Amino acid sequence: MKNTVLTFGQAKKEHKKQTMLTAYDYSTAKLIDEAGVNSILVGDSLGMVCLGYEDTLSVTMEDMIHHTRAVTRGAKNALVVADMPFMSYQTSTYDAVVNAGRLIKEGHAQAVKLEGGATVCEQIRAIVNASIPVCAHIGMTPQSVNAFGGFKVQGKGEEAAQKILDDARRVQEAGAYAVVLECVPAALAKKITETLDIPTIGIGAGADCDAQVLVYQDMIAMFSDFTPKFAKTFANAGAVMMEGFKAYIKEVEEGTFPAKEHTFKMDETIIDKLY
Ligand SMILES: Nc1nc(=O)c2c([nH]1)NC[C@@H]1CN(c3ccc(C(=O)N[C@@H](CCC(=O)O)C(=O)O)cc3)CN21
Ligand SMILES: CC(C)C(=O)C(=O)O
Ligand SMILES: [Mg+2]
Repeated sequence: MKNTVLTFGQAKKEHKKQTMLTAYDYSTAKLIDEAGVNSILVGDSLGMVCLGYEDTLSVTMEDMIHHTRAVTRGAKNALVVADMPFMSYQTSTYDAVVNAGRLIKEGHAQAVKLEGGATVCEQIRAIVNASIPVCAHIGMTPQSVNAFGGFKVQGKGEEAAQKILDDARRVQEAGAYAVVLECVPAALAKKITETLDIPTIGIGAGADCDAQVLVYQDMIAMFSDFTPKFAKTFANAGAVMMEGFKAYIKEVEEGTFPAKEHTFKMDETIIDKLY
């Protein structure tokens, strides 16, 4: 059965933890979906883990649509959410609605996610009014990396914590169906989770959030540029891939691959007739 923003919200009332992972392509989305993950995020983190940029700021609407189309083909059951890239919604509510619409019409996502609290409530309201579900994202919002001076934990002091709690209330009031809490102290995430009616999705925000999300390469050790403190290795896919790639090189070099069973046959007397 296809998960929806309604089933995702209902889970909070039933105290059932929900899972979300990122995916950026068809094969990975299919694996994650078959594993039973409730929701897939086509994150703008694809700029870093798929495209090799140092931050998420260069990601375009075309990048997001391209990857979202691939993921939605592979996700039978999971609720697919697409990130709105930097400058696709900050500029105006008009841009926000048009670009959210493209992620649904062209990418076939079921919902969109955008970063910010009070400052983007007008955009959230306008997109929701167009019948597109919106996931908010507050705390350490990577598109603000230059304003934050790095990917740093947010909301440790009283004033900063109060601002994030206020942002959480505001995005709920604006109509968001859920909110991602990224890199905030666990105690603050707990307070927000208890305060809100909509589910919180934590990444580096402790165990009391209603749901958890991770970048999939981080949780199967496939990404080595940096390791966020909140990432845990659940499987060593990076090592397994490396082993496979090296075995391939070795067998090709020593001539044991391809073997007979990987090879196509023909009537070889035909070869003798060739000139
Ligand atoms: N692979 C990957 N995983 C992510 O979780 C992720 C991305 N890419 N790209 C987009 C954003 C950027 N994020 C990041 C990036 C770096 C850190 C990091 O290095 N944090 C350090 C320092 C924290 C601090 O100084 O407060 C850490 O130890 O966690 C955390 C989150 C989260 N998102
Ligand atoms: C880390 C998650 C929440 C995200 O926004 C992304 O992958 O882009
Ligand atoms: Mg993102």
